[in-house]
Amino acid sequence: MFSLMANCCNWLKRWREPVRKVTLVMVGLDNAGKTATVKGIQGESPEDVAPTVGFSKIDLKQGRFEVTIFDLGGGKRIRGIWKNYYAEAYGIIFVVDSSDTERMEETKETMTEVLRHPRISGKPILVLANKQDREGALAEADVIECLSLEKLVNEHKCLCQIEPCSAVMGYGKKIDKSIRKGLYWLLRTIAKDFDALNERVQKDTSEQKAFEEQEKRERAERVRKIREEREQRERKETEFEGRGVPKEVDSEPISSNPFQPISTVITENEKRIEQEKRQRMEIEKDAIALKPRGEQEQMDTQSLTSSCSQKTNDYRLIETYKSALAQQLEHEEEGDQQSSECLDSDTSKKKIKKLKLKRSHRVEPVSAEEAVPKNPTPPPPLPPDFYGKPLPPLTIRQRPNSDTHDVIS
Ligand SMILES: Nc1nc2c(ncn2[C@@H]2O[C@H](COP(=O)(O)OP(=O)(O)OP(=O)(O)O)[C@@H](O)[C@H]2O)c(=O)[nH]1
Ligand SMILES: [Mg+2]
Repeated sequence: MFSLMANCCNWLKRWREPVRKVTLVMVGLDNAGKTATVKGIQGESPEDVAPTVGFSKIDLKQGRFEVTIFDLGGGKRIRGIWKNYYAEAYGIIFVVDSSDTERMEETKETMTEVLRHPRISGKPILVLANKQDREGALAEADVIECLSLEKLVNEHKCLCQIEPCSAVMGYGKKIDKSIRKGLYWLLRTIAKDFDALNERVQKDTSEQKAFEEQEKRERAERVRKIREEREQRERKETEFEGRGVPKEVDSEPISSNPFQPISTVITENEKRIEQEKRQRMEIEKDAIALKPRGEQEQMDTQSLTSSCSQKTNDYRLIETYKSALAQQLEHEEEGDQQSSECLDSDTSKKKIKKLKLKRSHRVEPVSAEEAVPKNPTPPPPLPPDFYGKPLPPLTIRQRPNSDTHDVIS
């Protein structure tokens, strides 16, 4: 009768209990079995779980508790994010792979790090000594010893329960009883001290939020500064380019198309050479006109007394060239008197031309001033309209840029 009444009282007590929202944080090394455990609690198969990158959030109802579990990735690089969830935690679930004896030291270090964090110390912790189904898995007592659990939890004033279990043994209603038992213990412990815990969680959470807001603002400020600097730099570059481009245009006009057909380029070159030649001729003409009268007269007399009929400008140049060539040949072919004797005759002109072409020697053009004094015979007289005569057509030239060719033709 007494027990019946006690049960009724307990039921009424629980019924009157308010619905409590509780957040739990699940941590432990990678591959410990956290996700498998949480899936089993949710009623899902714990098979085929993948390593957690970041975290996963699970909401479930347990009696009068609305439970949120943060399943955090246990990889070494992800462990850094754990502390961001500590403020919200009412309790901790630490999962250990009992079969992985080689990583017990790492597990101990990690657990120590967690429990000594100011936002964790003093909160209840459930240790799940998982993978008990595996051969060689450490028993509960061995895990306690390996992790120096008693010392650790006493040091950080954490209420602790350890449950040897296996996450893959079953799920949902058939979940390993140790897991269910452990979860009940944790929720009950939280409920017992709920007000104090809740106050702490609220305070830590608002501080954490303020800290995150501050970080967000600082990050936004950093991004704004970087963007501003970049925009400023780009503006300067644009201004610089804006000033630079017209200068370039002024100094060197951009041709419409740099890839012209070769025939167009040759024609343009020929035109340019012709124009240059004409300019040169005009300059020489001017120079003659400016010469002293006596000299001018001498030239005129020479041209008048000449028995030769009309000769071109090139004739004089040919003569100059011939004498230079003859001198060179004299050096090269000693004793060859014939060539020097024939210089004045018309036949010799052809010979020299042939010789020159045969030997294909390149002779640099010699200026008239240099060549004339060396020549024992006076230069042939110039016709009166010498400078007015048009140049031979450039189109017949095979090598418009060759000095030698220009002179001969
Ligand atoms: N034999 C056995 N295997 C388990 C048990 N629990 C989990 N596993 C297996 O262990 C591997 C890792 O399980 P997870 O649940 O992904 O481990 P985790 O702790 O979430 O790993 P991270 O997400 O990387 O932090 C998976 O292949 C699971 O099937 C168990 O109790 N026994
Ligand atoms: Mg996981």
